[in-house]
Amino acid sequence: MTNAGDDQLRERFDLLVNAPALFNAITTAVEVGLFRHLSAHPRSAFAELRQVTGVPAHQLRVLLQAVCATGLLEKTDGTYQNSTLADELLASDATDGWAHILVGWKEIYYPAFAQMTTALKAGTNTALEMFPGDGPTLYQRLSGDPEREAVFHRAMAAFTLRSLDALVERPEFAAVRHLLDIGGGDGTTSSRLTARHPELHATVFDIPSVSALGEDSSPSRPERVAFRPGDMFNDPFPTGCDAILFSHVLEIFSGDQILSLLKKAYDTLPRGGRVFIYGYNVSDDETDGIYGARLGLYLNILASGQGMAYPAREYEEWLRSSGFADVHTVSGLPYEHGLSSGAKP
Ligand SMILES: C[S@@+](CC[C@H](N)C(=O)[O-])C[C@H]1O[C@@H](n2cnc3c(N)ncnc32)[C@H](O)[C@@H]1O
Repeated sequence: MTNAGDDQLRERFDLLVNAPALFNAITTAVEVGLFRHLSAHPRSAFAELRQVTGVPAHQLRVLLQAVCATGLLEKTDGTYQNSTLADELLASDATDGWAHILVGWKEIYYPAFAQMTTALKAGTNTALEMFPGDGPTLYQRLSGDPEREAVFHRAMAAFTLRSLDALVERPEFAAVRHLLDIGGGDGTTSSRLTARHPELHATVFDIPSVSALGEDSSPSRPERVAFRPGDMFNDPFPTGCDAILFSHVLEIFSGDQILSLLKKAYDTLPRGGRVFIYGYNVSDDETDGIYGARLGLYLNILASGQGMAYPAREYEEWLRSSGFADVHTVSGLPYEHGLSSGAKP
């Protein structure tokens, strides 16, 4: 006899073991413009979709069946339409669209996951071999591959935009005048923060190829956002800030590296200055968090060979041992995010 919990787990198991195929079907549907077309032309017939997507009839039949099986497409009287969720998440090309996230995960993240057993057993990010160059992290390798680097940062910016409102609205930033955004990528986070807080200036510090991407990426970037290229481990942090943000950055590294970055932040800040750590946190008992799980695996297989969505209590311990006081975490933010912070006494 099975109980309701077993039935639910079985249903989840069936979905999980088919998920890689279904994930790719959804992404292909995005890439051939299916959701976008159905958003503008609901209840399209098969022949129309065939013309729009350019996919041969039999293969389109297979693709449509797969996407219908996910529930994201609905079929009525032989015509197709987006589910409400697909319309909301997958039909748009906007910079915060899931379309960019899925393509980035398909192109960069998930091909590496086939190496999971090898990489975890080897204790290093063996999947990095798929990228030319000799830098030890994905970020450094991508700097020699501008096309894939752009796909990667488009996907990261889109996901960041989805999880950013909770950060941007935090009252702590109202008192900050000059934020140093370490590993700030193409400046998406700093741009949103400065747009929300009119007296805030931000300096975005990232490796040179990413800084250049940020400089180029948006002509509408607020003037109060400046880019400073550099290496966060080997170069000094720019001075003059009263707060430092690590957004989706510390999780990439080991405990020792995190401690060294937090100590560097401490030394850079004036008294009373605050450090903010924003990103994914798995639960304190390390049993919960599917976004955190995906991140931890991706980091270890591909990006850096270490790191994880550390539990908030661990960030708090690192903050205290770097000298920060008034340490606390705002947890339960969307997408398993938390904001840990401390002040220099
Ligand atoms: C996961 S992304 C986070 C981007 C952004 N902060 C956000 O929240 O979307 C990590 C960033 O750290 C940068 N990074 C990695 N290693 C670095 C290093 N040694 N020095 C400077 N930036 C680095 C990467 O280029 C990338 O933009």
